[in-house]
Amino acid sequence: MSHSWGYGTNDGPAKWADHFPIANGPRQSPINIIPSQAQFDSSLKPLKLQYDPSTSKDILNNGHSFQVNFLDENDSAILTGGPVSGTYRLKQFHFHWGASDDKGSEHTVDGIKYPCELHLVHWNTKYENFGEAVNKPDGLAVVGVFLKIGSANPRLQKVLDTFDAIKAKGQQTTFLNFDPKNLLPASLNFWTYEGSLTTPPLYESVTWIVLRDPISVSSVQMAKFRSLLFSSEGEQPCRMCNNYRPPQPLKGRKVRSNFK
Ligand SMILES: COc1ccc([C@H]2OC(=S)NC2=O)c(OC)c1
Ligand SMILES: [Zn+2]
Repeated sequence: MSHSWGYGTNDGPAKWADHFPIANGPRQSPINIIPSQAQFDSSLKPLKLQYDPSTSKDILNNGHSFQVNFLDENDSAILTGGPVSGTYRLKQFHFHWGASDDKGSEHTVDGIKYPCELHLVHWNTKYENFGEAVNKPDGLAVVGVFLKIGSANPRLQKVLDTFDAIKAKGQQTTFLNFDPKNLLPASLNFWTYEGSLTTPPLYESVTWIVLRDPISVSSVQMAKFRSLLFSSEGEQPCRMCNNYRPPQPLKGRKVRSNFK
């Protein structure tokens, strides 16, 4: 039986090691990125993200965040290049955010927290499927995108407009023809390092590709994120926010960049 975990005082990140000892492992995520200590690596290839919008399927409140799921039976939505070799297929994207605009991202930059962080999750097609890849050291590639308070983001609004249908844990609704490229900044400059899932089971299976430049989100839009619930329908309502893990020890890992 999988152990229940959350983001509260009694079941949050400080307690995860009780049932998931890898929480204290050598390649845990997220981390604090210190740009001045990142190493420019000219051998990194340009990051290539090729997404067919017709692969978007549905949107689900999974009780920890919400995720947009993609059809992944073929190479219609893929990540290649950057720090990875081979082809990684897009499985889903989701977000992490705070109770207020001064916190919410999982990765930080020079100690700075953004209000929200997007994760685009891809699995290595050398494995049969996501479930086979999720616990392999080269199994996943996650693109992290920071969201910064500014003008309202009309492309993000398409996602937020579904929230009334997925307010509670377990609720799901169709979400077709969405192009995740619309959630990327103009530049694909990135930092990369070897890390992990940021929630239990915390598998050390992620090649992280954290984009340097943020996309915009308004404070009103951030308030909409916080209208979702961790709780199921009929339970005591619990607002979904602060669903982020704080930075973890680097433990000697190198962070590389594809830009100077
Ligand atoms: C079983 O599938 C999972 C489980 C946990 C995560 C967490 O790890 C990161 S990264 N964000 C998360 O919420 C996941 O994301 C790829 C996928
Ligand atoms: Zn995540």
